[in-house]
Amino acid sequence: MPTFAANLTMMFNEWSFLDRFDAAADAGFAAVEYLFPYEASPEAIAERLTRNKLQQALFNLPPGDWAAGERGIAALPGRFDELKSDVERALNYAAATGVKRLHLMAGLADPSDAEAASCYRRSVAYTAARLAENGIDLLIEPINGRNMPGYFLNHFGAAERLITDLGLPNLKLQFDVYHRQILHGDVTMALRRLLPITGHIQVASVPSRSEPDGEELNYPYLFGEIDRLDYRGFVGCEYIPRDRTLDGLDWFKPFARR
Ligand SMILES: O=C(O)C(=O)[C@H](O)CO
Ligand SMILES: [Mg+2]
Repeated sequence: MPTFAANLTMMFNEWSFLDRFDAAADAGFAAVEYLFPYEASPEAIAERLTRNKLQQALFNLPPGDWAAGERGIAALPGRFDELKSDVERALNYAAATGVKRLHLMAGLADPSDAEAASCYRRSVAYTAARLAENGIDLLIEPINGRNMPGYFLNHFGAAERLITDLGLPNLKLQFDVYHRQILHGDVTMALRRLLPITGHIQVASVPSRSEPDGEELNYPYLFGEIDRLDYRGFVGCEYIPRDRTLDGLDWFKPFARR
C-alpha cells in the first residue's frame, strides 16, 4: 500500500502553514511534503512533525527568487555560489526534519543552450555530492511546459540520461505522474522502466491537477501498479483540491492512517 504524503503547499490551505501539519495528521496522513519550508524555522517544523508523528517525505532546495518568477537556479550561469549557500540552508532544514530526499529545481533556461546544460550538470553533481555526505538523495523532476513555460528540465529522457551519465547512487528521478502524462503519456510502462532510478512519486489528476480520482488517469490501477512494483518510497499528493481539502479525501480513505 503506498505511503501518501500530503503536499502542504497545495493542500490544507484552509489552515496556516504550521497548522497544516496537524490538519494533515488528523486527516490520516503519515507523511508530508511541501515546496519550501524556509518561511518557518527548522525548529517549528520539527516540533509539528514530532507532535503529529509525521514523516518528512520531501521538500525543495531554495528556488531563487520565486516571487520574481524564478523557478530554480541550477541551470542559470553565474549563480553557483548562491546554489552552494542554498544547499547549506536546505541541509539545516534536513537535519531538523529528518528528510531523506530533496528536489533541486533547474530554473527557466533553454535545454539546448550549452552553457545552461553545463551549469545544470555542475549544480546537480555538486549538490548530489554534498547531500550524499548527509545520507540524503537528490531528486530531479521533469516539469511540463504548460505549467512552467521555459523550464529547463522538460523531458523525462533528459533526466534519465543525466542520472545514468553521472551514475551517482543518490541522484534519482522525481516521477511526477501528472507531468509524465502531459509530457509523454505511457505512465505504467514508464513506471516499470524507471522505478529503479526513481526516488519519489507525485500524483494529481490530469488535466485539472486536482484530487487523484477520475479524469484522464486510472489512479486505482496506478496505485495497484506501484504496489506490484514493490515501490517502498512516498507518493506525494501534489494536487490542488477542487473544493475544501477535507471534502476531497474520499479517494484517500482506504490508505489513511488509523
Ligand atoms: O512542479 C512540480 O510538480 C514540483 O514538484 C516542483 O517541486 C514545484 O513546482
Ligand atoms: Mg511535482
